[in-house]
Amino acid sequence: MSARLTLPAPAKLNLMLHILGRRADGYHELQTLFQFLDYADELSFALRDDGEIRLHTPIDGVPHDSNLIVRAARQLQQLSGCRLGADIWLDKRLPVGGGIGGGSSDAATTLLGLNHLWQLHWDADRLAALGLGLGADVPVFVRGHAAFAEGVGERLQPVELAEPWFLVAVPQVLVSTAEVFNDPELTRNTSASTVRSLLEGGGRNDCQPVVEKRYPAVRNALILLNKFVSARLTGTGACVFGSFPTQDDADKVARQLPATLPSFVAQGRNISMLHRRLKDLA
Ligand SMILES: C[C@](O)(CO)[C@H](O)COP(=O)(O)OP(=O)(O)OC[C@H]1O[C@@H](n2ccc(N)nc2=O)[C@H](O)[C@@H]1O
Ligand SMILES: Nc1ncnc2c1ncn2[C@@H]1O[C@H](COP(=O)(O)OP(=O)(O)OP(=O)(O)O)[C@@H](O)[C@H]1O
Repeated sequence: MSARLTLPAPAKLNLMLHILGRRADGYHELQTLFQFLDYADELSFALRDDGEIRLHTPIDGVPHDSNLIVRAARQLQQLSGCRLGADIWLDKRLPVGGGIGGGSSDAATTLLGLNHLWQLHWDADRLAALGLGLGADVPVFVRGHAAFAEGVGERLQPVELAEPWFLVAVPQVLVSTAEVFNDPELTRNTSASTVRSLLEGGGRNDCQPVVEKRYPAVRNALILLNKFVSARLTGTGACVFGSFPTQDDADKVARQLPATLPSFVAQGRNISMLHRRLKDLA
């Protein structure tokens, strides 16, 4: 075993997101389809034998001890009783607060990376349960397969989806997930659908009307992208996306977007980059 490990933390898209209701604890019952993108943060881990957890690459506005990477590492260390620590470096590429799951994916990569480096041999069920306590989106990244999710996002059913190319536009605004879910105008009464009807292309994002109203930058991005392709919000935003049969088709549209609206092109994948890399390591 090497004492150093570099792994990707890929983005996700919510291809649709329905809000069915609100639980007593304030969390929302939802239905969503998750697919991964071949576009990722990169994390490097090195063993420490003094038990310290140190993240050497701060994110602006996120204190060291609140970073989901540090929180994930400390929880895994405590719950496993492991005496080892880690030095961690993050190359941040996913927009923070973008609705593409950057923080959750970093947390999941940390759990899987340190499970490997510390040789804990925790199974995916145990890691996903720990991850759920860090964020509703962490379990799908731990499991690494495109999924239909219910509950607060933790009841996952693997699905096989087409793997088109996506153009993801990144409005330059940070959308707070908690604020969107607390918005009085958010509709919370969509009827439950069958996974089959959603896989056939049914569905929408129930957060989109509220986010469009509160964040003009997101509304403008949707208007721009809709000139070329049917565009939709992912998660609670800010990112919006459209799908294309080939990379070339997506690139052509990307080149026509104004410089004020950054974007990237990536393929949708049913097995996450992280899990493809871990399989190579095994
Ligand atoms: C919108 C999605 O990205 C869709 O994939 C997720 O449901 C959000 O996942 P996340 O960012 O991991 O969310 P968390 O960190 O667990 O929660 C952030 C905040 O969003 C709200 N929240 C989140 C998930 C959910 N099912 N209901 C909620 O009401 C809660 O107010 C919570 O305080
Ligand atoms: N490693 C991390 N990367 C990004 N954000 C982090 C991280 N650790 C903590 N955070 C905090 O989490 C918040 C949400 O970040 P994130 O980039 O995951 O949002 P998001 O893409 O909207 O996520 P989701 O789609 O899961 O709602 C940030 O505003 C930041 O304060």
